[in-house]
Amino acid sequence: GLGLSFTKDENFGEWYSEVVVNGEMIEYYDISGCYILRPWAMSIWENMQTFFDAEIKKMKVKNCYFPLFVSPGVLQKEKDHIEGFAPEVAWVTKSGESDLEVPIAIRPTSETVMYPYYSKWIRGHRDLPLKLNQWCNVVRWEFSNPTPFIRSREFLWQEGHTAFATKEEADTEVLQILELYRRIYEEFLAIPVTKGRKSELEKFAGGLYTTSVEAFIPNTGRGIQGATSHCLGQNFAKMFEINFENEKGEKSMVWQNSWAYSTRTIGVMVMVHGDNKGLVLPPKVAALQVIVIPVPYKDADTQGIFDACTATVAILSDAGIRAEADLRENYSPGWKYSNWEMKGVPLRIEIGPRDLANNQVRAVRRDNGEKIDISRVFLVEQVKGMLEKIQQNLFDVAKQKRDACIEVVKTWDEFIKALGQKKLILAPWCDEEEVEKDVKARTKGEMGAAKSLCTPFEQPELPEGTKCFASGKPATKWTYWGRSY
Ligand SMILES: O=C(C[C@H]1NCCC[C@H]1O)Cn1cnc2c(c1=O)CCCC2
Ligand SMILES: [Mg+2]
Repeated sequence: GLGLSFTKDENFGEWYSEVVVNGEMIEYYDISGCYILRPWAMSIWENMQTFFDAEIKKMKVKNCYFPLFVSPGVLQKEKDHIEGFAPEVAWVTKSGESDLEVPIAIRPTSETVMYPYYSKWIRGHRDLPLKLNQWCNVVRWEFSNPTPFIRSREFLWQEGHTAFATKEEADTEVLQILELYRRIYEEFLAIPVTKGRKSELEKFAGGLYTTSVEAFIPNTGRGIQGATSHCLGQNFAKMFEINFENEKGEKSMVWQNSWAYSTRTIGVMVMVHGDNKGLVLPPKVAALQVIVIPVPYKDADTQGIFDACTATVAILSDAGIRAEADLRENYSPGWKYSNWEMKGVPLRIEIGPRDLANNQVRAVRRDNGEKIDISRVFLVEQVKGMLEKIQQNLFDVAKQKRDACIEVVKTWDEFIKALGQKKLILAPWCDEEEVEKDVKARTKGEMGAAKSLCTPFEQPELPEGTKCFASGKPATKWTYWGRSY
């Protein structure tokens, strides 16, 4: 039948796979870890892209496109950046029947592709700031459990790569981009995130520091990195000799940032908002915000009902609302309700004989099932208002659920207990890398080890003398910990 065979609370993994397929977002592909993004998912990617692309263009970032292929020489250039990842790099070794002289890597990220040319293009301070972005795919031959959107061997993202004359400019941009990522999650996907800084162990090894927006999946009790904005310092400038002559004629190295969000965002949205009837799409990103369904009754003015549906779609579309009518003859209204609930359309409008007679429509919210009769006289305003309420309610409910998972702990025992309860743990930490490694070692298991997720910019009061939960040494900061994706 139409329904799901797994429930979100009983079998999250199976529920998730079924929802993304039945919601027509994903089709599984015959190469493991690769997925087909169907229009229902692609439209969400495009809606986010429309916002983000316009915002970075306001920041004078320009789009470009660099080759997919990386010559082996440059890839090995950055030792500590690559060494940890080498197994994930996919290589082209043949063309047709013949072997390539030299194997060519497929980009897992584009620092090493782009920066030799940054070195060539940046000569004087007038060449700065250089701000480029590309919307592209990247390949990382991951081995741990592949999950649509969340962990795949190829994914779509944007990667921004900027170069400045001063550290101050770079530091400023890192946070401007991070705010855009917060908006992507909180204003478009209706998902609460925490802005913070990654630990030295968890940061991008090639960079100076990493900031991120962290989300949380209550059902699995796992944190998930939503997007990252790194300051690379002068590390890559040194490696790739990206220098410029400053105003005083001195030779200096540029300060760089790199930042990305990917199609992983869509998976987080499904996990947070989806329910046992299927997808639940936030109106801001939904391809279809309103589905209008005729409810004919025996021979009661069927044509009038169909005409009212078509007129309703026209009125809503003219007002900029993404609406369609499902006039298919061969499906019952009930079947259509289930179908569009599975696809997560935020608002359903039903028009039956009574609605026609009373010059009204019946609106049904996907987020909470609320049914409201709306007079056609105020149709646009009322529908717009309901869509805004749905968007806000999805965020409020997700935030309430996420906040309910937060556990503040002071001791190791409390930490282990909270971990077992699938909590998002906030703990005082001495900020020593060895201690973080120790936490990972002591929590290793088939559920995966706990790790630091981020040190939130918003720091609660840390009373003098507070001890680190793991080492007992003086704590210097509050940090979020948990299992993660
Ligand atoms: O990709 C980044 C850093 C940076 N890349 C550009 C966009 C922002 C940010 O993600 C880190 N990283 C992750 N994963 C891999 C690599 C890697 O550099 C290189 C080798 C393969 C796997
Ligand atoms: Mg990785």
